Amino acid sequence: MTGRTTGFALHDLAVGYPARRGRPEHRVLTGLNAAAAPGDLTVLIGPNGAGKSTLLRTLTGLQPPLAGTVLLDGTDIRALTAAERARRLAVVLTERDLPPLLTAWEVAGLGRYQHTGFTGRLTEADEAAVAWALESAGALHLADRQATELSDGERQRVMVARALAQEPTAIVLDEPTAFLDVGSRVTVMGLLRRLARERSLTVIASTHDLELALRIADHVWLIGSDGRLRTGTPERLTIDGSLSAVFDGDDLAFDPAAGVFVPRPRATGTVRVTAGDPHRYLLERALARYSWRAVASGPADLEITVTEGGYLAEHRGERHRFPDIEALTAWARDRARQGAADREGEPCRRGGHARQGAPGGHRAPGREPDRRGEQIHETARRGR
Ligand SMILES: Nc1ncnc2c1ncn2[C@@H]1O[C@H](COP(=O)(O)OP(=O)(O)OP(=O)(O)O)[C@@H](O)[C@H]1O
Repeated sequence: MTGRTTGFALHDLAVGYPARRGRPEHRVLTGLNAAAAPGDLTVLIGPNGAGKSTLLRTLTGLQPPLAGTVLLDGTDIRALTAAERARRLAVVLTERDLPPLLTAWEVAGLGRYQHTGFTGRLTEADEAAVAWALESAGALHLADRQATELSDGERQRVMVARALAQEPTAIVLDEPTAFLDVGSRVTVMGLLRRLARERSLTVIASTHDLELALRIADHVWLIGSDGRLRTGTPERLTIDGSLSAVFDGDDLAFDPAAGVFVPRPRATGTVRVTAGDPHRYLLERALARYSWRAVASGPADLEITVTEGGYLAEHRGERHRFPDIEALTAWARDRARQGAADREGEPCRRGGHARQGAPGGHRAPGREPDRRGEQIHETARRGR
């Protein structure tokens, strides 16, 4: 590894697509000023279509800037020859296709291409670099496997190994956690952060996994739909409201305290759960999906108690018993739908458009109310 310490620097950068075949120039992002330092995992986040891939392709020299400059370790990326760029910078894109008939070892070995000269033959030092890269990426045990037969998570590690084998000063990855299960996502992001720290690499990775990004990133580049690039630590972007400004929607809101997105409360009603954890937490979370807002104390529209035989719900003066959390959740969901329909004054009620065979006429269209709780409720009442 080299001892360069400046990483990426963007100066008044504009990225996008030049005019061609009668189509005008498309500037996706303009006026970008930002830095990504060695030793840091910088995570690029933003909604679909915000320009993440366009920006990453420009950083890596795969497409030219429309204006401004990208410096890598102090040098304009456009001033580097392809070979110099390949020695300094490794790129991992989202493509899932790998060359056929190559083992994981050989894929990682492709990272040595710019070191091996004309013959492409690996020297002992190259072989050692490949072994080191595979080991660092946690992929040495996959070395003899056909790359096309690897799982998504395994292949992602091999792609990281190929990038490492280049012995670059910077690695840029476009959605390295796409297609991965939650465990593998944490593993890959954790690996990138460790490599940034231990190897003093400049690592920039885009992701849609916001909650993981905020937990693991040292530095965030946040692109909003307004085309602005906001940068800072996850905590700073949380506290100054940038994350909420970019990601809050009609249905989800960013909860800065928990660092997660939660359904935006539209007040089906309040619910108080009397139970120990994890019952209480799980119930509150399930009910939050249907806009029941949990309260810790005081009166609530819905009171739930965990009993020996299941759950007891008290709502509008009635008691309902449920054998399990699914039945309870389905019932609470149905109540939420009915409440929403009532609030909106569903046409079938107000306008006399009740559907045939829809007694009551106030349920959400296309969905039958869940009767499991009510059957038990009736049984419970008969038995009382
Ligand atoms: N080759 C192209 N020519 C013209 N416009 C393009 C081209 N590729 C992408 N775009 C446009 O540039 C904008 C940014 O796209 P980009 O793929 O960079 O977004 P993104 O943030 O990576 O999105 P996603 O999260 O969905 O992957 C979009 O409006 C897209 O339609």
